[in-house]
Amino acid sequence: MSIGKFEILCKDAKSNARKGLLTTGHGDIRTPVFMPVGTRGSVKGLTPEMVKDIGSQIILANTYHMYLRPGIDVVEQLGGLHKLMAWDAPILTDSGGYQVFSLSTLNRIGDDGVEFASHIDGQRIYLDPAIATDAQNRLGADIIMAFDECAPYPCERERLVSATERSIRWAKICKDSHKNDLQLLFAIVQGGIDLELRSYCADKLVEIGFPGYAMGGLSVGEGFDNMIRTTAHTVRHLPEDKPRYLMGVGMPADLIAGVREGIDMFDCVLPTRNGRNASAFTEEGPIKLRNSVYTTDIRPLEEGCGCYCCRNFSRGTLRHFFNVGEMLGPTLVSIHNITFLQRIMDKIHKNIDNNTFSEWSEEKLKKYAAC
Ligand SMILES: CC#C[C@H]1NC(N)=Nc2cc3[nH]c(NC)nc3cc21
Repeated sequence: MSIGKFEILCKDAKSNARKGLLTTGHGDIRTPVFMPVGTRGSVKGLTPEMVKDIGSQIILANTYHMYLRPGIDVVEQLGGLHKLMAWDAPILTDSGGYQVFSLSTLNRIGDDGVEFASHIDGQRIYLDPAIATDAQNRLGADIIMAFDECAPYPCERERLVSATERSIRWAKICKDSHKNDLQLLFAIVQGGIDLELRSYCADKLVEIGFPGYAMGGLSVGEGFDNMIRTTAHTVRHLPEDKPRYLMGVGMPADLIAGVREGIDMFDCVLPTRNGRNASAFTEEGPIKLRNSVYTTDIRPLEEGCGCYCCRNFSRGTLRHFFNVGEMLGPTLVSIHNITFLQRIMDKIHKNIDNNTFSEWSEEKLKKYAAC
């Protein structure tokens, strides 16, 4: 089994869309792929069996959260992350870089690493590239991420340049610290929407050499056009034969547009976060189930969807569940939302196979933009 092998299976003739097969220690991943997020070891409200039944191939967990609770030692004593999550397929862990900068109270950012106060109990913690890489090696995920500095958006160019430079240095330390050949260490391209900085960062990371490359710092309020423009520009600086991962993305239109620009992997909390907030994806746009207009609506969320939620429950029932605070509400709408994104990925695969992706994607993007 050649872990890290990425085979391009089919390429769209009129865009950068492609189908691939990525070999990992827990099986092959057919790309493009959407990865549901299981931040603290669980895809919120769903059993692993439900996630598998939807067709998800790989899920995420987060080193920052697992490091704080229950701790890496405890995860190891519980048999590692796959055992803890009861998930025998591929797992990707984020390094904690983003969460340190987005969740905790930062005390010090230095060239060596970061000191921060835990967002849970204020405990002072130190993380650096080597510690974050060792933690991910011990968690045992199949794909692990470099520890990076995530500059806020927007920010002064000087701050963005400094964070980008530091992330490149830290990526090299992560690669030198990475001990487990069964795990793939992906680098993360920084640079905001500054195309020159994105090129510089991508070129430097490719020089160091990684089995896969992520793009971070998009879908943070820059707007769809900026996100796609930056993605398209950065992809041109990444190797054709390595997987490309757009972090934290995204909504239905983002997935289609990202694939068109050559992205292979996506993750996003929105299907489950929106699911917990009674917001369901539909082909006609999101519907807010707490709205009284759905009180006696006997239709499923989406005619023809086929997910467990749509096969068994009406909009009226779902509104009732949210209205009275039944736990089943968030679970059912999360199942539907992940299924909705999975179905988009399945349609992407089919259209790339049939060489109809360009026409299909154009029509879908027009439709979603109108929602
Ligand atoms: C700048 C940067 C950066 C990236 N760095 C790491 N380690 N993880 C990420 C996770 C993300 N989730 C979202 N959601 C919008 N954006 C992300 C970006 C990153």
